[in-house]
Amino acid sequence: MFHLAKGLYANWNRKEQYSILILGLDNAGKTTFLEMLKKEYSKNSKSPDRITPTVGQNVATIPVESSVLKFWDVGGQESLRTLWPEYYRQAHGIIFVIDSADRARLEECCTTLRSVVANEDVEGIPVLMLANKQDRDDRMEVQDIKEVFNKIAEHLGARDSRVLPISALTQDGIKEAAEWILVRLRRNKVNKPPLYK
Ligand SMILES: Nc1nc2c(ncn2[C@@H]2O[C@H](COP(=O)(O)OP(=O)(O)OP(=O)(O)O)[C@@H](O)[C@H]2O)c(=O)[nH]1
Ligand SMILES: [Mg+2]
Repeated sequence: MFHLAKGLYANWNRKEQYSILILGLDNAGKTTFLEMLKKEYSKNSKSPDRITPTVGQNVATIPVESSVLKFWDVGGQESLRTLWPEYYRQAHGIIFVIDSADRARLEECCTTLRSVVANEDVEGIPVLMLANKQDRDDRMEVQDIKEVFNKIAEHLGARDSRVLPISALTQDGIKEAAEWILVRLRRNKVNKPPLYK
Protein backbone atom coordinates (compact mmCIF):
# COMPACT_ATOMS: atom_id res chain seq x y z
CA MET A 1 0.00 0.00 0.00
CA PHE A 2 2.80 2.33 0.97
CA HIS A 3 4.62 1.57 -2.29
CA LEU A 4 1.47 2.18 -4.33
CA ALA A 5 0.89 5.52 -2.59
CA LYS A 6 4.54 6.43 -3.08
CA GLY A 7 4.34 5.49 -6.77
CA LEU A 8 1.20 7.54 -7.29
CA TYR A 9 2.72 10.49 -5.48
CA ALA A 10 5.84 10.31 -7.65
CA ASN A 11 3.65 10.21 -10.76
CA TRP A 12 1.62 13.23 -9.73
CA ASN A 13 4.80 15.08 -9.00
CA ARG A 14 6.35 14.51 -12.39
CA LYS A 15 7.14 17.71 -14.19
CA GLU A 16 7.06 18.59 -17.85
CA GLN A 17 10.58 18.97 -19.19
CA TYR A 18 11.30 20.86 -22.40
CA SER A 19 14.67 21.11 -24.18
CA ILE A 20 15.66 24.48 -25.58
CA LEU A 21 18.56 25.00 -27.91
CA ILE A 22 20.45 28.31 -27.60
CA LEU A 23 22.04 29.25 -30.92
CA GLY A 24 23.69 32.31 -32.45
CA LEU A 25 27.04 33.51 -33.75
CA ASP A 26 30.12 33.42 -31.53
CA ASN A 27 30.29 36.35 -29.08
CA ALA A 28 26.50 36.92 -29.27
CA GLY A 29 26.15 36.33 -25.53
CA LYS A 30 24.59 32.84 -25.41
CA THR A 31 26.54 31.59 -22.40
CA THR A 32 26.09 34.89 -20.55
CA PHE A 33 22.33 34.61 -21.20
CA LEU A 34 22.30 31.05 -19.82
CA GLU A 35 24.25 32.04 -16.70
CA MET A 36 21.84 34.90 -16.08
CA LEU A 37 18.87 32.55 -16.45
CA LYS A 38 20.49 30.37 -13.82
CA LYS A 39 20.95 33.41 -11.61
CA GLU A 40 17.31 34.43 -12.06
CA TYR A 41 15.78 31.03 -11.38
CA SER A 42 18.22 28.95 -9.39
CA LYS A 43 20.56 31.54 -7.85
CA ASN A 44 23.55 29.45 -8.82
CA SER A 45 25.55 30.98 -11.63
CA LYS A 46 28.97 31.87 -12.95
CA SER A 47 30.07 35.51 -12.90
CA PRO A 48 30.19 36.98 -16.48
CA ASP A 49 33.91 37.71 -16.22
CA ARG A 50 34.58 33.98 -15.87
CA ILE A 51 32.78 33.04 -19.10
CA THR A 52 35.01 31.97 -21.99
CA PRO A 53 34.07 31.10 -25.60
CA THR A 54 32.21 27.80 -25.72
CA VAL A 55 33.96 24.97 -27.51
CA GLY A 56 31.77 22.07 -26.38
CA GLN A 57 28.37 22.59 -24.81
CA ASN A 58 26.86 23.94 -21.60
CA VAL A 59 23.75 22.29 -20.27
CA ALA A 60 21.53 23.64 -17.52
CA THR A 61 18.29 22.28 -16.13
CA ILE A 62 16.29 25.15 -14.71
CA PRO A 63 12.89 25.02 -12.97
CA VAL A 64 10.57 27.69 -14.38
CA GLU A 65 7.06 27.88 -12.93
CA SER A 66 5.77 24.28 -12.72
CA SER A 67 7.96 23.04 -15.61
CA VAL A 68 11.61 22.27 -16.10
CA LEU A 69 13.54 23.86 -18.94
CA LYS A 70 16.68 22.08 -20.12
CA PHE A 71 18.92 24.52 -22.00
CA TRP A 72 21.61 23.46 -24.42
CA ASP A 73 24.14 26.21 -25.15
CA VAL A 74 26.55 25.33 -27.93
CA GLY A 75 29.55 27.12 -29.41
CA GLY A 76 28.77 29.63 -32.14
CA GLN A 77 32.14 29.78 -33.89
CA GLU A 78 31.80 28.98 -37.58
CA SER A 79 33.71 25.70 -37.33
CA LEU A 80 31.40 24.58 -34.51
CA ARG A 81 28.12 25.38 -36.28
CA THR A 82 28.34 22.09 -38.20
CA LEU A 83 27.59 20.40 -34.85
CA TRP A 84 24.30 22.23 -34.33
CA PRO A 85 22.09 19.82 -36.34
CA GLU A 86 23.01 17.05 -33.88
CA TYR A 87 20.83 18.86 -31.35
CA TYR A 88 17.83 19.70 -33.54
CA ARG A 89 15.76 16.55 -33.20
CA GLN A 90 15.50 16.72 -29.40
CA ALA A 91 14.77 20.47 -29.25
CA HIS A 92 11.30 21.68 -28.27
CA GLY A 93 12.26 25.29 -28.93
CA ILE A 94 15.07 27.50 -30.21
CA ILE A 95 16.47 30.70 -28.75
CA PHE A 96 18.62 32.54 -31.28
CA VAL A 97 20.84 35.22 -29.72
CA ILE A 98 21.93 38.26 -31.73
CA ASP A 99 24.65 40.78 -30.79
CA SER A 100 22.79 44.07 -31.36
CA ALA A 101 26.08 45.97 -31.60
CA ASP A 102 27.57 43.76 -34.32
CA ARG A 103 26.31 45.52 -37.46
CA ALA A 104 29.01 43.93 -39.59
CA ARG A 105 27.65 40.46 -38.96
CA LEU A 106 23.91 41.06 -39.08
CA GLU A 107 23.73 39.52 -42.54
CA GLU A 108 25.71 36.46 -41.36
CA CYS A 109 23.29 36.20 -38.45
CA CYS A 110 20.33 36.11 -40.85
CA THR A 111 21.90 33.56 -43.17
CA THR A 112 22.73 31.37 -40.19
CA LEU A 113 19.24 31.55 -38.69
CA ARG A 114 17.68 30.96 -42.10
CA SER A 115 19.62 27.72 -42.51
CA VAL A 116 18.65 26.60 -38.99
CA VAL A 117 14.91 27.06 -39.50
CA ALA A 118 15.06 25.41 -42.92
CA ASN A 119 16.04 22.12 -41.30
CA GLU A 120 13.10 19.72 -41.15
CA ASP A 121 14.08 18.49 -37.68
CA VAL A 122 13.09 21.84 -36.15
CA GLU A 123 9.90 22.21 -38.14
CA GLY A 124 7.03 23.74 -36.19
CA ILE A 125 8.90 24.49 -32.96
CA PRO A 126 8.83 28.02 -31.47
CA VAL A 127 11.73 30.35 -32.25
CA LEU A 128 12.65 33.27 -29.99
CA MET A 129 15.17 35.78 -31.29
CA LEU A 130 16.93 37.81 -28.63
CA ALA A 131 18.41 41.18 -29.60
CA ASN A 132 21.09 41.07 -26.90
CA LYS A 133 23.50 43.75 -25.59
CA GLN A 134 20.81 46.44 -25.45
CA ASP A 135 22.91 48.13 -22.75
CA ARG A 136 25.51 49.17 -25.34
CA ASP A 137 25.43 52.71 -26.69
CA ASP A 138 26.42 51.50 -30.16
CA ARG A 139 23.55 48.99 -30.41
CA MET A 140 21.23 48.81 -33.39
CA GLU A 141 17.64 49.79 -32.67
CA VAL A 142 15.38 46.84 -31.88
CA GLN A 143 12.97 48.04 -34.56
CA ASP A 144 15.71 47.75 -37.22
CA ILE A 145 16.64 44.26 -36.02
CA LYS A 146 12.97 43.28 -36.03
CA GLU A 147 12.55 44.41 -39.62
CA VAL A 148 15.43 42.22 -40.72
CA PHE A 149 14.34 39.18 -38.75
CA ASN A 150 10.66 39.48 -39.50
CA LYS A 151 11.59 38.65 -43.08
CA ILE A 152 12.81 35.29 -41.80
CA ALA A 153 9.72 34.93 -39.61
CA GLU A 154 7.60 35.06 -42.76
CA HIS A 155 9.11 31.71 -43.70
CA LEU A 156 8.41 30.18 -40.30
CA GLY A 157 4.82 29.40 -41.23
CA ALA A 158 2.30 28.99 -38.44
CA ARG A 159 4.84 28.51 -35.68
CA ASP A 160 5.40 31.02 -32.91
CA SER A 161 8.30 33.45 -33.26
CA ARG A 162 9.26 36.78 -31.75
CA VAL A 163 12.14 39.25 -31.41
CA LEU A 164 12.71 40.45 -27.84
CA PRO A 165 15.28 43.02 -26.66
CA ILE A 166 17.49 41.92 -23.76
CA SER A 167 20.74 42.64 -22.02
CA ALA A 168 22.18 39.43 -20.64
CA LEU A 169 24.83 41.42 -18.81
CA THR A 170 22.40 43.60 -16.87
CA GLN A 171 19.79 40.80 -16.72
CA ASP A 172 17.14 42.97 -18.42
CA GLY A 173 14.53 40.94 -20.29
CA ILE A 174 15.80 37.53 -19.10
CA LYS A 175 12.64 36.61 -17.25
CA GLU A 176 10.40 37.83 -20.09
CA ALA A 177 12.37 35.62 -22.51
CA ALA A 178 11.96 32.52 -20.33
CA GLU A 179 8.26 33.21 -19.83
CA TRP A 180 7.64 33.82 -23.54
CA ILE A 181 9.26 30.56 -24.61
CA LEU A 182 7.55 28.51 -21.88
CA VAL A 183 4.07 29.66 -22.97
CA ARG A 184 4.88 28.70 -26.59
CA LEU A 185 6.40 25.32 -25.65
CA ARG A 186 3.23 24.45 -23.75
CA ARG A 187 1.09 25.64 -26.64
CA ASN A 188 3.05 23.39 -29.01
CA LYS A 189 3.02 20.35 -26.75
CA VAL A 190 0.50 18.40 -28.85
CA ASN A 191 2.97 18.53 -31.75
CA LYS A 192 6.11 18.10 -29.66
CA PRO A 193 5.32 16.53 -26.28
CA PRO A 194 7.61 17.23 -23.32
CA LEU A 195 9.37 14.54 -21.34
CA TYR A 196 7.91 13.80 -17.91
CA LYS A 197 10.56 13.67 -15.20
N1 LIG B 1 27.67 44.81 -23.18
C1 LIG B 1 27.24 43.56 -23.16
N2 LIG B 1 28.11 42.56 -23.34
C2 LIG B 1 27.63 41.28 -23.32
C3 LIG B 1 26.26 40.99 -23.12
N3 LIG B 1 26.08 39.65 -23.17
C4 LIG B 1 27.31 39.13 -23.39
N4 LIG B 1 28.24 40.10 -23.47
C5 LIG B 1 29.70 39.95 -23.68
O1 LIG B 1 29.90 39.37 -24.96
C6 LIG B 1 31.03 38.50 -24.92
C7 LIG B 1 30.66 37.11 -25.41
O2 LIG B 1 29.72 36.51 -24.52
P1 LIG B 1 29.48 34.93 -24.47
O3 LIG B 1 28.32 34.72 -23.56
O4 LIG B 1 30.73 34.20 -24.19
O5 LIG B 1 29.08 34.68 -26.00
P2 LIG B 1 28.68 33.28 -26.71
O6 LIG B 1 27.54 33.57 -27.61
O7 LIG B 1 28.44 32.24 -25.67
O8 LIG B 1 29.97 32.96 -27.56
P3 LIG B 1 30.49 31.50 -28.07
O9 LIG B 1 30.53 30.62 -26.87
O10 LIG B 1 31.84 31.74 -28.65
O11 LIG B 1 29.54 31.02 -29.10
C8 LIG B 1 31.52 38.51 -23.46
O12 LIG B 1 32.57 39.44 -23.35
C9 LIG B 1 30.29 38.98 -22.69
O13 LIG B 1 30.60 39.64 -21.46
C10 LIG B 1 25.35 42.08 -22.92
O14 LIG B 1 24.14 41.95 -22.74
N5 LIG B 1 25.91 43.34 -22.96
MG1 LIG C 1 29.33 30.43 -25.23
